[in-house]
Amino acid sequence: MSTISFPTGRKFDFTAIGRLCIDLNANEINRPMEQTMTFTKYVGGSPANIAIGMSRLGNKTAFIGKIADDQMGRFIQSYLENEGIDTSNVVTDKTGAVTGLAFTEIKSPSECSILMYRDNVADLLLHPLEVNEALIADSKALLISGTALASSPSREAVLLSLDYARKHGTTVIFDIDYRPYTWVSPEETAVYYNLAAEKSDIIIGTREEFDSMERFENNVEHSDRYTATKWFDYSAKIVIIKHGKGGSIAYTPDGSEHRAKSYPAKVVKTFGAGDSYAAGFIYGIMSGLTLEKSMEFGSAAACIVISSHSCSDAMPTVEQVKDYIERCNRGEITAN
Ligand SMILES: Nc1ncnc2c1ncn2[C@@H]1O[C@H](COP(=O)(O)OP(=O)(O)OP(=O)(O)O)[C@@H](O)[C@H]1O
Ligand SMILES: O=C(O)C[C@@H](O)[C@H](O)C(=O)CO
Repeated sequence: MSTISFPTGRKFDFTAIGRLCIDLNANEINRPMEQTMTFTKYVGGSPANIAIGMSRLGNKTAFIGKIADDQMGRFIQSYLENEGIDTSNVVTDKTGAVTGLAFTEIKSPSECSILMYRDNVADLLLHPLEVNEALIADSKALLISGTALASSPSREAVLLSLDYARKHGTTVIFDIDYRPYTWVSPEETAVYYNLAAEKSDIIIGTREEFDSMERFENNVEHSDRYTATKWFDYSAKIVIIKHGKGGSIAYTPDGSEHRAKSYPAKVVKTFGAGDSYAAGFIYGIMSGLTLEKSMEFGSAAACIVISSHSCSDAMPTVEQVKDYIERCNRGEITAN
């Protein structure tokens, strides 16, 4: 049995709030950015990727965000709509702000980095008055993405969306999504991450991301159990700590821990792993799978994305994830 329940009788299974951006992924892989000449354009931004993943997995999905009033903004909006995602709460900026760009460098399957262009981006201008309370009230789950807390007014918009979610019994999922360059200082990051985590039912992050929340704690050994236990005194029912290829661990308030190994993958690039893992995991628990099975599902979804060129466009369907797990179980897939 899963340890969490979701409200029923809602129009949307899943709504995400946060950034909608563009990924420009290097076509010439296994070389540094200095020698990379061409890129392929995809919709990007961690919460956008997760929403696309959830929609591909058959969930009725909506998005709350702000796009630039330009060709890139319109590309994002029409991509989401073609994916069946409700964009009624995707607002168009009128101040001349731009679309955030992420240029990816794929030096080798394990050496990937992202060069972000995020000055005056539209996504961080989402205003609290633009958040539709009725949409959150009509969603089973709300995913908030940590980067949207990095500056005002997006920060207040996300904090207000958390209040709406709690008021209407919408399950809150917090993906820490730590991108240091978006923040003024590590102390500011820790303060706002803690504020959001206090109000979240499910918290997902890597060990390093939880470390960024623990600036004022004394977790010298970087203990996952120490990290998780704190949140059970607030609202958390599941805390997941991801360890890349080393798999992931879910902690629950009854003191138990649930471990998932990663599956083998022919890795093209590692970014997108966390977003596809989140979509697969959330699909699993919302469909009534056990925690272990949900984590396995997330791990396999992650392998499909890291074996592909894009993040958003490679998000798998349920059949593709099940097929991947079966092929792994038959020993047909090996790591590179
Ligand atoms: N090299 C890999 N091989 C197989 N599975 C992987 C690999 N890297 C990540 N995964 C899977 O993806 C999950 C999430 O990965 P990770 O812990 O790297 O998250 P993340 O840092 O948020 O990802 P991202 O790189 O997208 O920011 C892992 O728990 C694991 O199941
Ligand atoms: O999250 C971003 O802004 C960039 C992503 O779309 C990128 O592809 C990535 O890092 C996925 O985690």
